[in-house]
Amino acid sequence: MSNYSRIAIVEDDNSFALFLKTILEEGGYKVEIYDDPEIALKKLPDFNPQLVITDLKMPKMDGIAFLEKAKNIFPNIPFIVITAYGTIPSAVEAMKKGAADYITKPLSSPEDFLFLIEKLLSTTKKTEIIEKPFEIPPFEILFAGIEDIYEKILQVASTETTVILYGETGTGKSAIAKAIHLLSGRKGNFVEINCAAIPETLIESELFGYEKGAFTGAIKSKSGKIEMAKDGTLFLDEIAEMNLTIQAKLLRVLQDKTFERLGGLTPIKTNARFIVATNKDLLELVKQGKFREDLYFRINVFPIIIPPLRERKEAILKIAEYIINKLSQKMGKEPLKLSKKSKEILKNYPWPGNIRELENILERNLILAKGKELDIELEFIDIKRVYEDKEISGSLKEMEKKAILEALKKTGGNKKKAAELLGISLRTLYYKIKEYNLEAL
Ligand SMILES: Nc1ncnc2c1ncn2[C@@H]1O[C@H](COP(=O)(O)OP(=O)(O)OP(=O)(O)O)[C@@H](O)[C@H]1O
Repeated sequence: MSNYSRIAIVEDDNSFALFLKTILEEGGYKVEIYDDPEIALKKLPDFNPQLVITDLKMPKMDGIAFLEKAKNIFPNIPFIVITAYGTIPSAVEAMKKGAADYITKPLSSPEDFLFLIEKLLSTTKKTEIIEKPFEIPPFEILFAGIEDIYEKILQVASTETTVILYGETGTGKSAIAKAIHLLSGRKGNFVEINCAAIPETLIESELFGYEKGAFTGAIKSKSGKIEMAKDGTLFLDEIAEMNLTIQAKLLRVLQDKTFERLGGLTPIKTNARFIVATNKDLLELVKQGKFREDLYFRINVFPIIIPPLRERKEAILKIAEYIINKLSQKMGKEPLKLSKKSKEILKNYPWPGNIRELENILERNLILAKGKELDIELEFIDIKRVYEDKEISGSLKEMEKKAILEALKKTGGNKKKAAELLGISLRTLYYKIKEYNLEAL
C-alpha cells in the first residue's frame, strides 16, 4: 500500500462520490467526501489530504474556482478533476490551472483509476507534503462563530500582505496566525516572537540576530527570528511593546525586505511574511507618540479583529466541548458532558481572559470532577486576583459587575439562583454586591 493515504473527493453527485470512495477504500486509502465546495475549503485543512479529486460542475462554486482556491491551500499535492464525457475542454482548462489529470464520469475502468492515483501519489515528493508542524484546533472549532474571518483569511493567506490581528488576550490570535501560515502554503517555518514576554533589551537581538563581538557576551554569531522565518512566516505578538528604535528598524525590513544582524554590515534579504498582533489600540498609541505612524500604516494593510469570547456566545459550548474532549484525552479520562447549569454559566460569564481562561477553568474543573456530568465552578475571586495588576482590571470589573447585574435580572433578584448561574458561592456574590454597590437591587 502507498505511504500516502488521505484522499478528498469534492463532488455533489453523491452516488458517484460513494462509488469512487468504495474503489479507493478497497485500494487502501482513507477517503472523505465533501458535497459542497465551500464547506470543503473549510474542512480540508483539518483532513490534510495528499490528493484531491474534484468535480468541475457544482452548484455553489464551479470546480475551476474551487481548484484555484484549494491549490492556494495545498500547492504541492495533485488534483484530479472529474469531467463528464464530451466536456474534455473544461478538463483541459483545469489542467492549465494546475490539475494533474482528469477522470471521466462514468468511470471507464476502476483499475485504471487506481493506477492513476498510485502514479500521481508516487510522483509527489514526500518532502513536499507539509505536515502540520504545530497543534491548533480544527478549523471548524478555531473559527466557530467567526466564520467571516475564515473567509477573509482564505483571501489573504497566499499573498505577501502583512496581516494585523487585533484582539484581547487569549482570543486565539496566535492560533489564527498559525492557520494563516498553514493556508499560505509557504514552505518555510512559522516563527513566533512575543515582544511582551522578552526584556526590551533583548527584542532587537532576538529579531535581527547578531555577529560575534557585537556586544559583550556575543561570543559567537547568531541568527535572529527574521532569518529563521525565511520563506516562512514571522508572527510578532504584542507588537506595541517594541520601542521606537526597533519599530524604525522593523519598518525598514517591511519596506525593503532587508536588514543587518547587530554588529553586522552585510545586508540580508528576507522573504518572510509578517503577521503582527496586538491587544492595544495602536492608533491611540500613535497619538501618544508611542507608536510610529509610518509603521502603523505599513502594518495596518489587512486588519482582522478577533472578537472576545463573550461576543462568540453561540460558539462557546462548541469550543468548550472540544477543549473538554482534548483535555480528557490527555488525562486519560472519559470526556464528561457539561451539566445544564454549567452550560448556562459558560454562556453568561464575560470571559475577560477569553479562550485561554476557558481552557484553564475547564482544566481545573476536569481535575476536580467527581460526578457523571461536569459542574463548572468559576471561582470569581481567583480570577479577579489574577487580573488585578493588569490594565484591563478596570474593564474586568465592569464586566464582572455587568455579569452580576444580568444574573440578578435573569433570576428576578434571587441571589441564591444568581450565584448558581454565575458559578460562585452565595458568600462571594454578597461580597461582590457590596463591592459594586448593588445592594439597592
Ligand atoms: N476556537 C478555539 N477553540 C479552542 N481552542 C482555542 C480556540 N482559539 C484559541 N484556542 C486556544 O486558546 C489558547 C489561547 O489562544 P492563543 O494563544 O492563540 O491566544 P492569543 O490571542 O494569541 O493570546 P495572547 O494575546 O495572550 O498572546 C490556546 O491554547 C489556543 O490553542
